[in-house]
Amino acid sequence: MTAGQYIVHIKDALFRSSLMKKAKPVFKEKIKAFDIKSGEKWVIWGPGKAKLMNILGNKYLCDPPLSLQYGKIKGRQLRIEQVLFKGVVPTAHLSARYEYFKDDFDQNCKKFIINNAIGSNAVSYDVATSDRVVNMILYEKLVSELFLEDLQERWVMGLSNGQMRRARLAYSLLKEPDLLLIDDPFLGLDPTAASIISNFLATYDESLTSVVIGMRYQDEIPPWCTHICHVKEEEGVVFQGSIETFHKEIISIKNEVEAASRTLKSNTFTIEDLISPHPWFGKSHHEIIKMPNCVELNYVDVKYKGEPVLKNLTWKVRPGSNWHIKGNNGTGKSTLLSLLTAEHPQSWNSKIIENGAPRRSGKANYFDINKRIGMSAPELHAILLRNVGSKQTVREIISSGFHDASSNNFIPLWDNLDKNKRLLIDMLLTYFNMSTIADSIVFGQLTVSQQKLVMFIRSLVKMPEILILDEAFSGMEIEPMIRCHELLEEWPGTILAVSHVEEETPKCDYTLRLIAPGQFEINDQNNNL
Ligand SMILES: Nc1ncnc2c1ncn2[C@@H]1O[C@H](COP(=O)(O)OP(=O)(O)OP(=O)(O)O)[C@@H](O)[C@H]1O
Repeated sequence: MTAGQYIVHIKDALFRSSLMKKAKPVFKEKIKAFDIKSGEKWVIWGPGKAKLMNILGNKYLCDPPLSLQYGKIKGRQLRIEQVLFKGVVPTAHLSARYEYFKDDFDQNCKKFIINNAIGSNAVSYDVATSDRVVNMILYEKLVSELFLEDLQERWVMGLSNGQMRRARLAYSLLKEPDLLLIDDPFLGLDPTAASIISNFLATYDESLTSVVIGMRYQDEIPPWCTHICHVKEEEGVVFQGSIETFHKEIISIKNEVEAASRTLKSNTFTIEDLISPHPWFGKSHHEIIKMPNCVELNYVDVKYKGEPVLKNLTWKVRPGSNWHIKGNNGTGKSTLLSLLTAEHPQSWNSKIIENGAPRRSGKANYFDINKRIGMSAPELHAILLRNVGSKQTVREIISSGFHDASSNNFIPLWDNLDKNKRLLIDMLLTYFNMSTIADSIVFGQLTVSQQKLVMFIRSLVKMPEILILDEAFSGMEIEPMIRCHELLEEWPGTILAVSHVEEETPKCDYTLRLIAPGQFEINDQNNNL
């Protein structure tokens, strides 16, 4: 490919998701002109980014028919690769990730990368049975630059979120695409892993691959991006061109959006209205202080095949306290939370003390443990998308949060909810501006930001004592995120929030930082411990 050759060319195009005459266009307005040339690095910026990424990935029909064209490379069709990060491998249930014995469907990380690189993602076949050739020199380069060398033999189901993202990127690049599309490339990555991927994309120039990334207003645009396209949800493309040209506009939009989201107030309900059903709402500090610790870990160890992940972990969680749990990808944050939700096989351990009583099999059970817990997590997101993403509406997904004993139960519940529970859901839908789409859109059709918001609402409807928010705000647009954070500031229950990015972290008084097995730090901003 030669530099400067166009690879995507859009002219006066309207896009639709179906051939039906009545099908609403993806954007109200036509895209007048939009070109990507080989070797360029674009950021698609704003709430319409996912739609434009899908347009570039040829997911919609264009009208008139030739208004979207792709360039040819050395006489062959252009290779487009859209990297979709769907969390960890979706499993049938949350605990499957942590199980020791793996079934026939699981595979190691190396096989996962190679098998996915050679063909259809829908059919999983072994590399040896296909005549497609894998560029093993590129494979070695990718695993080395994406720090996957030590993970090649690891069962893919056991990969942490950040590790999985790097593995997915590796198999997409192994397909040697001419156009690489990645929405939210740094979502769920710790700062080190994010800079590894950012540096990698900055210098990645295999056959002049054009890189297009999707970013939200609040994200920092990587300095290596050469071009920007600002896209709104309904209107579509607002401006596009070199970043230098639009430098001023970018700064002023960022400031405007930030200021507008901070002054936004709900016109109907107050946060108090929404959280008043919580059993600890209105309780005085004096009463709360007398309650036993929600959770206590007493020198807890977790090992995988002899390799420690958590070692001698001691931690006391007071009722109503709010914790930021941090640590690099793979340091054991999800493992720790899975101990609390009893999804982990090593959860039946008297070193875990709940409400003053040691947890032992026979005494404690999974359902009682989960009655106290509401959760939003990448693993749950992947399972939701796979199991009910194309079937259940926003309202149905939120309603299933009322299942008492597990976050992993998606059986429809709305029809069986009493008046008060229905009213609470209606109030939350109004508060978070989701009423108009509550019954008309299924979960899988929502943007990632909306899906995260639905999962957040779902996690709190049953008013749990402990709210687990694992990466709950990564991928969320700034306005809904600020609303969620405002609500959390008044939330009476205990909050355990995992996040890699400061802006995405709700206000927390305490921090638990996992560093390495046996190494961790506990900080208390207000010296309350
Ligand atoms: N079943 C398993 N078998 C082997 N190793 C596993 C298994 N499950 C998890 N691991 C490993 O344990 C470590 C901790 O994983 P965990 O998902 O808890 O990390 P994390 O801190 O949540 O990471 P991230 O920030 O990427 O989500 C990782 O190195 C992971 O690969």
